[in-house]
Amino acid sequence: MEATREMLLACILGALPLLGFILWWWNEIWYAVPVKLRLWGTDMKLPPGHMGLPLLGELVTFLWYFKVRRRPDDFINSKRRKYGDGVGLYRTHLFGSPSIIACFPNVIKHVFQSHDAFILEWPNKDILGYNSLAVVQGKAHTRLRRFVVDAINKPASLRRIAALVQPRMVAALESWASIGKIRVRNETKKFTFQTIGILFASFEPGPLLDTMDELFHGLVQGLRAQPFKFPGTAYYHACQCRKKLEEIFREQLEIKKKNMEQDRNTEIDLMDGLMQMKDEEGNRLSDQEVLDNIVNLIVAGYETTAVASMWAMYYLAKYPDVLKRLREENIAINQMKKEGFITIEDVSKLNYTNKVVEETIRMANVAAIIFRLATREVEYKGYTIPKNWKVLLWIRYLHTNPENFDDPICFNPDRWNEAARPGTYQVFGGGHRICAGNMLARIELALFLHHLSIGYRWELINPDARMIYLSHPAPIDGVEVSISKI
Ligand code: HEM
Repeated sequence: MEATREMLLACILGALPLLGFILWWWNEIWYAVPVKLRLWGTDMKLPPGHMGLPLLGELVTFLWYFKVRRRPDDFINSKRRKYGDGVGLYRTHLFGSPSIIACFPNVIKHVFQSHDAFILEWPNKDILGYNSLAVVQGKAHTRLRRFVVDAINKPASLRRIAALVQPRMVAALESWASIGKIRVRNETKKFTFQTIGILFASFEPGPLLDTMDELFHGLVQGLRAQPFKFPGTAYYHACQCRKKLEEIFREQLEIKKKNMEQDRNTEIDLMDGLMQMKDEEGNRLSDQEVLDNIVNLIVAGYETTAVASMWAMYYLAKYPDVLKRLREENIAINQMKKEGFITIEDVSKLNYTNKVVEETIRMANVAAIIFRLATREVEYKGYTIPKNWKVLLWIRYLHTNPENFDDPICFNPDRWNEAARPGTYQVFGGGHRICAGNMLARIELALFLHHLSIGYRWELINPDARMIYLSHPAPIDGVEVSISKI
């Protein structure tokens, strides 16, 4: 009996290394080996790397660097050390799919520009809306993009937007100073959503907008969740949030239609803009296209702008010399203005402020990774990117790599005295899906810096707060500051 037990134990102990071996190589055998066999005898090869554990892939390693070590860029650095640089491509298995990581400027640019071979494929399209800009492909995307860009990114729209947002900015800053101590992350979110509410569909701050804010939060949580549609799951909740939001926007759309019929529209918001525009053939967007794109634009422009504004306050508190120069420039332009708020023409003259904007966006790394799907097998400089694999464009690494930016963790607006080296600065993505709101984001940030710098002083309460990197990079205290009027 004793001998049998010992034999059993010996077998189990003997099997453990074998089990470990199988687990370690499972994904390699399942995903990489078939591709390697196919490429056998050709000049092509699969990018170097390791596919990680079954189901999880390299998720544990990713979390190790992003959550535990809190050195996110070492995730890529460790690959470079282990497998060499090559062309900046590494194979992996992450976020549920076999994937190729791209982390060097040239290859990232190549992927952005080969938009037939690499498409943007959102997992839960129903949450974002089947007619939204981020979801549609090909000609439908080109047509829709014209509408959206005209509505938010052209000088005429930006001029109107600048006039609309500034009173809200001033009111928000005044309320922060009256409180005295705020968590910037929460406040910039609240304030950005209020701005979005008024800009996008003329919703004034109030209980309805607060409800919409909560609904958006629920919606965003479900964007990349597993599509299990039963109560309790993030996806189910996101579907419910989407339904309620659509009802609210549809009601607003009907009111707007009636106003248009009776010629009673006084203020034009983004929804009006999308409703009224016509393409070359004289066709307007359908109601559903308008609704889906309003939702898409809020998702795309909400957290991104709020997080960038938070980082601006953080870095300016850390770099008083930068704040001093920013303040001088903005006070000077303010003194030149006889009355009213500054315009986008004034903003274009704020040279130093625009450099602060660029440096903030570079360092904020709001969109760390951009996802693409290879629609066919693609060759790139001797490497093969297999069909149906994801391509993870690690744009964060472009902006934090000392080979691309000198002393990259230093907040130095003067680095923008010269343009960045080609391909090294892709905060807004690239190719035909480059951020449709990039000018809007820049203008909003510049206006925020203007009002903040001329009227307020603030200090970090926890200047040494540690950083977190998921879901967005931020100091752990959400940037607590004491703030007062100058
Ligand atoms: C600092 C702020 C922002 C950053 C860093 C940012 C970044 C990005 C990036 C990297 C993409 C490309 C995604 C991809 O290729 O898959 C993108 C797309 C997009 N962004 Fe932004 N964004 C910002 C603000 C905004 C704002 C304010 C809006 C509009 C209100 C906006 C609207 C969009 C839209 C509609 C797309 C999809 C474009 C398309 O698929 O054709 N973004 N953004």
